[in-house]
This record gives sequence, structure tokens and C-alpha cells, in this order.
Amino acid sequence: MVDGLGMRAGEHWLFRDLDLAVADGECLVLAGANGSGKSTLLHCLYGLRHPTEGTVEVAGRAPDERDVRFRRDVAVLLDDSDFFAELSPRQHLELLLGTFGGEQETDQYDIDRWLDDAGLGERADVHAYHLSAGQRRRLLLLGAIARPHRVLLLDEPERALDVQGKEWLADLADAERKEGRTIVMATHHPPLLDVADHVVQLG
Ligand SMILES: Nc1ncnc2c1ncn2[C@@H]1O[C@H](COP(=O)(O)OP(=O)(O)OP(=O)(O)O)[C@@H](O)[C@H]1O
Repeated sequence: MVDGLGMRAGEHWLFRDLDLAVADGECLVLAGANGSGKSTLLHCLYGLRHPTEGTVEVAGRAPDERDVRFRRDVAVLLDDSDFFAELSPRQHLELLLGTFGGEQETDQYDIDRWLDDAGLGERADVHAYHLSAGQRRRLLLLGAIARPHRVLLLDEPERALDVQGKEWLADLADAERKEGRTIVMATHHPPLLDVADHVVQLG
């Protein structure tokens, strides 16, 4: 996934000589203090930032978020991920599945079950603008995992989630691994370390 990766931040290196290998069905957790470079590394994995040195390969390609083939394989929830305030959770999922889904029609997916599992069943048809912070986070997470993908990149997915939301997240991560998907996740939530096959401490 990552070979000899280094990112300089001004005068110092955020990380250097970083080698990461994550197999299908494995979860890598990025840990470290605020400012240690977790989000920056995730941005490198999605092709939003270019490392100062080293190489990156995700889902068999050099990351390029402008490349639709790359976006079909790699789903993300980043620190600045957002949604359309005027669309409902259901419409978001339909939009994502229509854009990234395969041959299946959107109505063949079990959108109601996904929304219920995410605790958004009763909010499925209201404008996302009216959702609480935790409900918005659930919608963004759901958007990332509902669309077809091989690799999932998550930046502090636990943010704003309540106790049930965090349990739902841990179950999701577990289910993703069992489906053979690769997860790279930056987190400050210790229970998520339980689903990790590898933990990398930055900083
Ligand atoms: N080109 C640059 N020059 C100077 N500083 C930089 C540069 N790029 C990034 N930084 C700094 O490097 C740090 C890395 O931030 P990043 O968001 O990756 O950390 P993080 O581990 O995700 O933090 P948090 O836990 O707070 O989310 C930040 O302090 C940022 O301001």
C-alpha cells in the first residue's frame, strides 16, 4: 500500500520511511496525537495530497480521486466530507448507488434496512439539513459503506456518534472485514482498535 512514504511539513517531517501493507479483509488503524499526520496520510491514500517522497498504491492503482475507476474501488469519509443539505438520507443513498453502483437498479438495494441499521429510519425522508450532528455523521458513514468498494478510508468515523452509533460503527467495521474489504481508519476511539489487524502510531 505504502512504500518509503514521507511527508514534509515545513521544517520537519510529519512521517518518513513509512511502509504499510494491508491485505484484503484487514483493518489498519492510524493512531497518534492531534497533528501527527493521520489525516494527511489518508489524503495521500486518496490522492488528495502528494507525498514528499515514497510511493502509494491503493486498490492496485496510484491514488487519483479524479479517476472514476479509482473512486469506484475506494470509498472515503474524510474530515471535510459533506453532503447535499437539500437531499434526504434516502436520496443521498440513491444518488451514490446510481453514480457508483454496478448494473443493479437502485431499487434493488435494501436502502430501508441500511437506514434502519444506521438509526436513520425515522429521518429517511427529511432534508439532511435538519439532521443532528451525529445523524449527519451516520449518513456520511452510510454513504461510504453503501456504495460498492474494495477499500474504505475513514477519518475519525466515531466523531459525534453516541454510544449506539459507536457500536454500529464497530459492527460495520467488523462486517466490512468479513466481506474481504480493506479498511484504513484514523481514530481516537480505543474500542475500534479491537477490529484492527495492524496499528500504526504516528508522531
Ligand atoms: N505544508 C505544511 N507546512 C507546515 N505544516 C503542515 C503542512 N502540512 C500539514 N501541516 C501540519 O501538519 C499537521 C498534520 O495534521 P493532520 O490533520 O494530518 O493531523 P492528524 O493526526 O489528523 O490530527 P487530528 O488528530 O487533530 O485530526 C497539522 O498540524 C498541519 O497544520
